[in-house]
Amino acid sequence: MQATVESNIVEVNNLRAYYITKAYGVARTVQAVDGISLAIKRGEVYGIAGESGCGKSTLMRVMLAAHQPPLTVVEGSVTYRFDDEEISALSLTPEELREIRWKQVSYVPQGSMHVLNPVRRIRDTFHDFISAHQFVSKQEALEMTRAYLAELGLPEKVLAAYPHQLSGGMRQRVTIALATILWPKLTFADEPTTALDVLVQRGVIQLLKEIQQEKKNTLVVVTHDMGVHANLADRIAVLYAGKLIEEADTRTIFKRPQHPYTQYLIQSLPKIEDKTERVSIPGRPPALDNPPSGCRFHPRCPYAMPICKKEAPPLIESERGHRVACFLVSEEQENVPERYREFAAG
Ligand SMILES: Nc1ncnc2c1ncn2[C@@H]1O[C@H](COP(=O)(O)OP(=O)(O)OP(=O)(O)O)[C@@H](O)[C@H]1O
Repeated sequence: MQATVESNIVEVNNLRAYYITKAYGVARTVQAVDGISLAIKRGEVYGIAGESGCGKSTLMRVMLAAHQPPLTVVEGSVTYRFDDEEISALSLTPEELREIRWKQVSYVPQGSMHVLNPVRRIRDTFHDFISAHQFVSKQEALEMTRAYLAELGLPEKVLAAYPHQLSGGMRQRVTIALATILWPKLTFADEPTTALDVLVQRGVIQLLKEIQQEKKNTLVVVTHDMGVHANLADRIAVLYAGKLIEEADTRTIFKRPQHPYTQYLIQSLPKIEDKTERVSIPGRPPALDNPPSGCRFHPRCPYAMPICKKEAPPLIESERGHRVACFLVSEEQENVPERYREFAAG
């Protein structure tokens, strides 16, 4: 799948993670991540895309080994490769997890208020955080924080503020600083710009980009916003209903998407100075306690063929570095609707 295993920092192999619940005697299984395999390369920005409810956050949670019941890993593995060390993330004890969390693997959660203590000043939050992982004096933690905020171009005055005194954008920047101050090799960011206005979003994207370029860490960005992926990601994985349906470098995803779902995601992006109406995707992702048969996208696909209702398409490498799960690509082309062939030809 990838050039060399050594170039990967995290590998996900045939991962199935389901929400298994029982309420009033009725068992329910939500197949939120269903047979996903992928490999993220050292030093890249890897985007995970798809509409709300497609399994992005669930996948991220398991990749972080931060899943808890009712979310259950029923199959598969997540492997971190740090330097020469190979770590099976899903077999770590809570102590081992605490050892690598933030120092090696960190995350920027959805909504910065979750990590910033509302009754602590920012400098105290940084101190608590740093001293939980390193033996440092209060003064050393403060100096470290000051230097890092300056490096990131954040004003020193935020140190004395409480979280509610900062704007949403500044809070998000502070959260990103907190998640990266210990130089983790791998950082996950869940919808890092959602709920921020467009100008502020741009600043946050810029900050994530600068940190990644400076520290050469690996950044995994989870968002439904294809505009953010276009600006930030080196490669993109598109999820639909718990499955990985397309993966390629960002340019290829935008120039030559092969899956009709990816095409829809791109068409629904607003374009500067383009006044034509945006195409929104008809329908919505299915409930994952009873997903559609065959290809889970077939009820919404304008090109669906009889086989799509019966069989799940395999994920194939359609060209070097481009993976897609769609019978329109893997079937004999004479069986494929003319309209799709026209679309695929651009
Ligand atoms: N605690 C839970 N119990 C049962 N089902 C859940 C739970 N959390 C999420 N799900 C379901 O799992 C599926 C995947 O959800 P997930 O949050 O991973 O998607 P997502 O793509 O990250 O969307 P969003 O951006 O809205 O979080 C959805 O069908 C969702 O309804």
